[in-house]
Amino acid sequence: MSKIRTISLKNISKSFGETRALSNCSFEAYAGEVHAVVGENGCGKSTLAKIISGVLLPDSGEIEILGGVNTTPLDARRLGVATIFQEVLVADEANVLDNLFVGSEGFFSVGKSESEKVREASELLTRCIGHDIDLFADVGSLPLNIKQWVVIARAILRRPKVVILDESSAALDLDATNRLHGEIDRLRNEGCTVLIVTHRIAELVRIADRATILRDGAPVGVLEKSEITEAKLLELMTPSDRSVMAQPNVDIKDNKSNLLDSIIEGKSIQLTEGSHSFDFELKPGTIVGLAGLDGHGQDLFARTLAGLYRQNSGTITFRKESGEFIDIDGLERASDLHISWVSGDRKKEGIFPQRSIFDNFAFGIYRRNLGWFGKINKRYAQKAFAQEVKRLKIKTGNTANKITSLSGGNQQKVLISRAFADQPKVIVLNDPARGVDLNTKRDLYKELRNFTESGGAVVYLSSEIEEFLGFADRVDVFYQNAIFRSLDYQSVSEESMLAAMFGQPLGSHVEIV
Ligand SMILES: Nc1ncnc2c1ncn2[C@@H]1O[C@H](COP(=O)(O)OP(=O)(O)OP(=O)(O)O)[C@@H](O)[C@H]1O
Repeated sequence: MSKIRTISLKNISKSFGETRALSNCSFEAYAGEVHAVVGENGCGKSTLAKIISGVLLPDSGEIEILGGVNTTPLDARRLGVATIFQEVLVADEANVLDNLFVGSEGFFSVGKSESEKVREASELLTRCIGHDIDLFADVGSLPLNIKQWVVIARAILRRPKVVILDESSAALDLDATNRLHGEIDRLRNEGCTVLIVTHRIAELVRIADRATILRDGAPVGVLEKSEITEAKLLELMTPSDRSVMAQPNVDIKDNKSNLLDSIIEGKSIQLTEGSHSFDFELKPGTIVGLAGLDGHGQDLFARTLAGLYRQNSGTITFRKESGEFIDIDGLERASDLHISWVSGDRKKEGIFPQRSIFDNFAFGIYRRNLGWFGKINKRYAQKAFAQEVKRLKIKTGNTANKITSLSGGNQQKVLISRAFADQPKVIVLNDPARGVDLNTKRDLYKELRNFTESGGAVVYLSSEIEEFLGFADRVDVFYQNAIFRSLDYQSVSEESMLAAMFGQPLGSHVEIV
């Protein structure tokens, strides 16, 4: 590997008020390497990425990027840095082509004719998305996953020397993640430095050449490819006063829930017009996983269970303790039945960005636990919040601060804690571990298992199939807007899930390259 140094940070510190995000942090990366930046939620990864991108200025320390110094995002871009943040930043009213080349005049596309741009853009997007799209369509009319590819393609088209991917694969399904890895390989082979910030450890082990592990704003280790293992990463990420969980998952062999009546029953559900119909059952004490490639209905179905979407036909009912069956016909009904919803798309439907950390947590409690004369029982909510902060190890600072002052993963933890505090009988989670660190993920699995052991039921959608292994009692795999196959815990494996995701018969082998 070439040893041309592209990024050199020396003793960088950065604070936000009383929060020290980076503390004497030094970091180096080289041309032609995929370098992962890893660590627990709130350890300073995004702050580091923002400093390299010129979005934030450090309080102290020295920076050299590609032989120059960047003090603004424009400087960084001129030097050859392209950053893909987790937020999908596109101009909805402009077309795909304009979005791809926006702000590029005078940089990489100088003198390019429209037809050259069209050719380059359509070649790249077809490779990324897996099929071609209309470059003259308004971006606003496109689904979120395509918008995300537009953002990724925009960065690649700039022919960058340093690319930063900050949790860019967090929302991608398996197929799309593999296409992204293909692009990362190409960039590396062209001599680019690719910095990836990710909590998807399996992905990182696969593609990273080196990894820097941060803890409390400073590096605690740099691993070479041969040293990058999940165990080693966990050991370095975890503060010494907290033990690393030996067992990632929980023993599910002894689940006796099969003997119980269902808490949710679905009959002849047709999610969308023309799709196949299917039945569904959820028993107390169980965790049911929902899997599928993007756009195959698992997301719609999770939303249906939470009262956020209405199926085209068929019935989905909740069985009350009295034995009465109630139709889940909307969000309010679902909430009255104590069905809690955790969205993975926290920006769009999870957080109230203008409200405090505490208000974001207490929203459900306020609604359900009014005290005397309808007054909000704040003391109850405060006590509940203190418990949740401890349980999920949420790094909050002052809870009166806006929720947006928290790191991404900690915002997600507040949403999860909100669902737990809402006295749920069923929790429906839509990719809840997106952007959440490995230790927290494991704690979450444990908490969900405890919840089911005390009689609750869980529906857990994930785009990362590794999450289901040893965790779900059953995985319902969606294909073309219907459950294609239900796999019980004994038959859940990467192969069986993959085969079903591609609509293949049981036992067939699907190779992802
Ligand atoms: N604009 C801000 N205002 C106040 N505090 C901030 C701001 N940005 C970051 N912080 C704080 O700085 C610390 C580091 O945040 P950062 O986003 O860099 O963490 P991270 O490692 O990327 O976390 P995650 O894995 O959750 O995305 C956190 O405690 C966070 O709350």
